Amino acid sequence: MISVNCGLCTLKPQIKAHLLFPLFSSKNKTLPSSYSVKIVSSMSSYDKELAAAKKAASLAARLCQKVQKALVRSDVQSKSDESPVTVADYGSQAVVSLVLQKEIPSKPFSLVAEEDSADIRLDAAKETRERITKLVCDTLASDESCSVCNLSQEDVLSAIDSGKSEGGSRGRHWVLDPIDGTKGFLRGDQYAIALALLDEGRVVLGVLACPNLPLKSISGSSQKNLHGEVGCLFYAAVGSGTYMQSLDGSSAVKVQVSAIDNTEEASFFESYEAAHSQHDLTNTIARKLGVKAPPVRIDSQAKYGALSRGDGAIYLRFPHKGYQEKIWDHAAGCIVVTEAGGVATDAAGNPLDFSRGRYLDLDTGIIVTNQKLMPQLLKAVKESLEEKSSSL
Ligand SMILES: Nc1ncnc2c1ncn2[C@@H]1O[C@H](COP(=O)(O)O)[C@@H](O)[C@H]1OP(=O)(O)O
Ligand SMILES: [Mg+2]
Ligand SMILES: [Mg+2]
Ligand SMILES: [Mg+2]
Repeated sequence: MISVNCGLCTLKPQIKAHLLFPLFSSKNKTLPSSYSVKIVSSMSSYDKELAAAKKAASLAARLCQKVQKALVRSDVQSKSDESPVTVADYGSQAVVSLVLQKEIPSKPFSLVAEEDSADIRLDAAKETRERITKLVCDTLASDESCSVCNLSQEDVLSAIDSGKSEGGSRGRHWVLDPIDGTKGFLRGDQYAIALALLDEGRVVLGVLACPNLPLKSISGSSQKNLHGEVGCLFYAAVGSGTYMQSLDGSSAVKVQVSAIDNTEEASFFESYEAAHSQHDLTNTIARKLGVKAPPVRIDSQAKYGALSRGDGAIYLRFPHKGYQEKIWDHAAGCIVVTEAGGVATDAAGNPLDFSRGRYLDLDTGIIVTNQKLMPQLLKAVKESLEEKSSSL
């Protein structure tokens, strides 16, 4: 079910309704007919931070889309772990850092983010530095409320490097993946800008900008045959539910995870990249559950967004041995799903703990589903892992 988040909570209901309903048809965005609508309040103590996070992620998405549409070879580099990084990853991180610092100037600023500027400070990266600085300035200038942009290269590099915080269980820390699913981004497929806020070790808000995700359900689709209007912004604050709106600014709708309680009807999401998750193991788990539909393989935390609105019922992620999960790969997605009524745990059923620094300390993998399916899913995961280890 979907309901309307108005942000006009101090007004009488009749006035709210009068102000809200015309918004449904703005820019031709209409709600799918199967969704029922009700007006809800979503005021929380993190309203200011949430507004800043939505603005930061939306502007970063604008930068990323511009790069993705006209990607050139020199936009892409390889990091020391062989994973790709692009001018859009750096530009997105700089934009988010600058917008958050401008919008919330009063609080100490701590950002735990994926990228740093070491490689682009090298002499050989002069053109890349110039390109990133221009992208950041043009993106900020495209927003009415930041009309002037006279940032130097050093301003942009320092904004990127403000993401070196270690996070932890004390105080507030922003957590950012400037492009989650860089391989999907390079293929022209799914990716996400994932931003969350930790307060005393707990994720209290999360925003997922998914520029290539269709506004309508992707249930039963594969990444290569997605259709319709794209560009979703998912957001959630603790205790206030999860909402989705289009990245070009339509009204928000409240979303909920699938209510399916029969595992045979459940479809599951997993990584598109076989190098990121063990597809043989997830197949075994799905077989044990009696899942009939083939896996939906898509890149990035767009999977958490799609799950939060019930496009599928399960997300399975089992990285290969030796891979350590980072908090920015799950913090935003986790609150987006849990506020929509879902559950995210490690493979042993423990809640994900984002308070221990830049990495997650996990038992084996990450599994996400609704409350009803979780006990059966945990059982199937346990049996599949035991079978796998006894066959080695
Ligand atoms: N070898 C790896 N195993 C698992 N995940 C990886 C690996 N390399 C990169 N990742 C990260 O996995 C996530 C994408 O997962 P998915 O397969 O679900 O799309 C990204 O956060 C990606 O980082 P990045 O943010 O650099 O793209
Ligand atoms: Mg990366
Ligand atoms: Mg990532
Ligand atoms: Mg990334």
